[in-house]
Amino acid sequence: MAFSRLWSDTLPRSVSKKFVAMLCTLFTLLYFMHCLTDRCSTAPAPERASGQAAQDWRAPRNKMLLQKWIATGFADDAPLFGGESEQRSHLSSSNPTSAVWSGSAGKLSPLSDGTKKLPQAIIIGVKKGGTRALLEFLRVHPDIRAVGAEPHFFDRHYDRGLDWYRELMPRTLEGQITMEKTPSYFVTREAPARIYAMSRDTKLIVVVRDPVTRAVSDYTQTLSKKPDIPTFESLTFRNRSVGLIDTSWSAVQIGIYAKHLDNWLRFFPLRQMLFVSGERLISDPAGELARVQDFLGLKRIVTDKHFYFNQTKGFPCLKKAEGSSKPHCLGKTKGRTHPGIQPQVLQRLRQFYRPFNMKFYQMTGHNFGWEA
Ligand SMILES: Nc1ncnc2c1ncn2[C@@H]1O[C@H](COP(=O)(O)OS(=O)(=O)O)[C@@H](OP(=O)(O)O)[C@H]1O
Repeated sequence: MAFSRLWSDTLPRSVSKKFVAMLCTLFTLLYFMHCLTDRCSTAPAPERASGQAAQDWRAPRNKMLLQKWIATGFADDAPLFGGESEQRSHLSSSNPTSAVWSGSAGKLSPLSDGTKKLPQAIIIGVKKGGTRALLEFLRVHPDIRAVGAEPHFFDRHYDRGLDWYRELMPRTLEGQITMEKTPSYFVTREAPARIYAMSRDTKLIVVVRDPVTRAVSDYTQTLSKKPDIPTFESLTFRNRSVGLIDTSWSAVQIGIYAKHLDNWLRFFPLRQMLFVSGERLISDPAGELARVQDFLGLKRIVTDKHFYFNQTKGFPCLKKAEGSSKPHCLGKTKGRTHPGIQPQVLQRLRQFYRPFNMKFYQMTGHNFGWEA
């Protein structure tokens, strides 16, 4: 009180008013700077469901993990939180440079630049189609920024809300496309409506592969984790003596592409979907990448100059991965040796898929040649 009396006595009223106004401006400015450094606690909290799981991503350790995971571009098919996971491997492009710099059209800028946006394009499937290879190849493009691991937002974590999902995305500059890949979306009933609700303009990419080899690949992956599972042959049939296929087995079910596509076409026009051949992604990666870049409205920057065929791996690899100067192949969980399957079982499966494949070719206007 004494101080305020002294203050009003010693300073004219107009001067003290100006001083208070300046002080307020200074505090406002300081507060804004504080918010810009991402420490503002009054920013709107992400919409999400209650429960421990929904809170996990905000835990300091998980937040750090999240940032590392996004910045270093860990190419890992393991989901970030919980769920079935695949071993970490693939392209381990953990080059420190990419953690610090993000380039657009050759321009370098700090990673803190730009904003996190919801993806404008998503690789929605199919499991074991070659989705990791496609994403890693696309990441070489300076105008594509992608999440390393599979977010599984539209199937497993939808209740965490769009803010949670956006937070997983890398920062992008004007003109850059944000992408993610989660192959299970293609067979998730709710996914089309949910993606449509996020943005009806989302571009959808589906990497498809001969459903028979896809099923064997899927089985091989499960076998690698659970060596005690029954044989492929026994899982394929509901009744082997009459050749009745067990369509409830997910390895078989996923390959009925026409059925799943039907679900997507209720929400998205065909022109908003691109079907990439998993086989051509191996035999001619640059050719398939040209189609994808065109579809995304990007300059064809990833070309045959970026690939070489690695004889040991038996697959195309990148001469230089994103943010690295070294050659990179996908890890050992990609391109596994498949177990030998009885030819008559494969034959029966081929026969089973034939009408569905025909329908799929008709729907997409593209013959993938799986019957040859
Ligand atoms: N360049 C390159 N290197 C290694 N592997 C390649 C490549 N291109 C496509 N493929 C094929 O990708 C198959 C795995 O597919 P996905 O990445 O979609 O699998 S997953 O659903 O994410 O688990 C994987 O299946 P398997 O051969 O059965 O392991 C590969 O055949």
